[in-house]
Amino acid sequence: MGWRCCWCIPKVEEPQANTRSDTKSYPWEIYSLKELLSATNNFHKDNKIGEGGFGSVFWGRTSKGVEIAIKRLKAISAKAEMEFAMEVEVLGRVRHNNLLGLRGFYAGGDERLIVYDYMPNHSLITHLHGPLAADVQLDWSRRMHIVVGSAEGIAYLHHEASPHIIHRDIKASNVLLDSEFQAKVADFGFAKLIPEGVSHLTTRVKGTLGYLAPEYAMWGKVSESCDVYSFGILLLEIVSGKKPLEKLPGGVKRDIIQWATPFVEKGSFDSIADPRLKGRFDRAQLKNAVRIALQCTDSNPESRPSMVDVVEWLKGGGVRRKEVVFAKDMIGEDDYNHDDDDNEDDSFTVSRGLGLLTNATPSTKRTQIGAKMK
Ligand SMILES: Nc1ncnc2c1ncn2[C@@H]1O[C@H](COP(=O)(O)OP(=O)(O)OP(=O)(O)O)[C@@H](O)[C@H]1O
Repeated sequence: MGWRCCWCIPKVEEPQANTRSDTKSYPWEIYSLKELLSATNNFHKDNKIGEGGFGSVFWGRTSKGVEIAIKRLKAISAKAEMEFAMEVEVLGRVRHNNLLGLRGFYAGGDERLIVYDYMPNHSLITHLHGPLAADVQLDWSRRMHIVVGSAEGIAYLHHEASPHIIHRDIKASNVLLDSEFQAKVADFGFAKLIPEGVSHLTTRVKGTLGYLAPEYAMWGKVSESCDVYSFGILLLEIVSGKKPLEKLPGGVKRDIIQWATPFVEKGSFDSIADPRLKGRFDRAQLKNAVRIALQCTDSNPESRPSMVDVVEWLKGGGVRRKEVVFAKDMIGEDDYNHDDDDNEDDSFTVSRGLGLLTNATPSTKRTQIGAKMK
């Protein structure tokens, strides 16, 4: 299956046979424009549910009564066409309970439309920092469920999809929540397919500030461990309710790792928990989650765990001990190398520093900064 635009001929392959991670099959189809116009009341403004870099997202109901979400490309450009093609290409290849289901697409004239399962509980960012934050619908167990689900979705992309897929834009607005608050990783417009045997690629930097791994932000070196880094930031964001980057009085930017590090050094993990939880969280799980987040955001990509490790640690409640060194010139503190060997593994250290460079940037807006960095 495919369509032709002025400069690219993306191929959308038939969905592959279900793998062991699949829970059900989501066959996709090519929709007619008529059906999608009718489903959305001609893309009526009342049907609009969101807006992103790609365009607007509309709620609709098909003639069979199924609720759908439709992403409508705002303007045709080479870049937008590439995102559209990538999204359809990647989502057409994968099926997993924690990845947003592709229902199909329409491409004709100036219209590019992608049809997804509708996610009634919106995106994670809406609950953490957006209009639903005050409702505190995300209690601790929902948060942990979302964390594990997102990790499983990413692990599937890295280890089970063929070829392997690097998402490159893991962040709170790209985790959607179904009616059961189950996480669905979405937005594959920036994804990269990794050929067998290739450990990393060098590429233009795409993604979102605050979530970018340092080696990727600085040198465009992309591998699965870039998603692991972004997941680490997301994990800390979920447990703490803090944004990945915050502006301090005076305009200085502080990233979430810089914020959490002093609490970890003091063993004061409770101070990291989202105050909106009002103390209702599992302390051991919190500690474990913070440790995993720190390992995921190690400045050395080689030292980061795989997403399979992360899933295992999240589920099993244990993270391996590791060595940590804080770069004093980056965080203005003496090197930290506290290792008291007391089995109560408060005493780990993390090699860090470059990550702070990545985040010393103005906003968490989605960006392409490759050109600027040359
Ligand atoms: N399948 C869906 N079901 C329900 N709401 C959705 C769905 N897909 C997207 N949305 C809503 O539309 C919003 C915009 O989504 P979109 O993926 O276009 O942009 P984004 O991820 O928020 O930002 P960016 O494109 O800059 O990364 C989302 O935040 C979400 O609230």
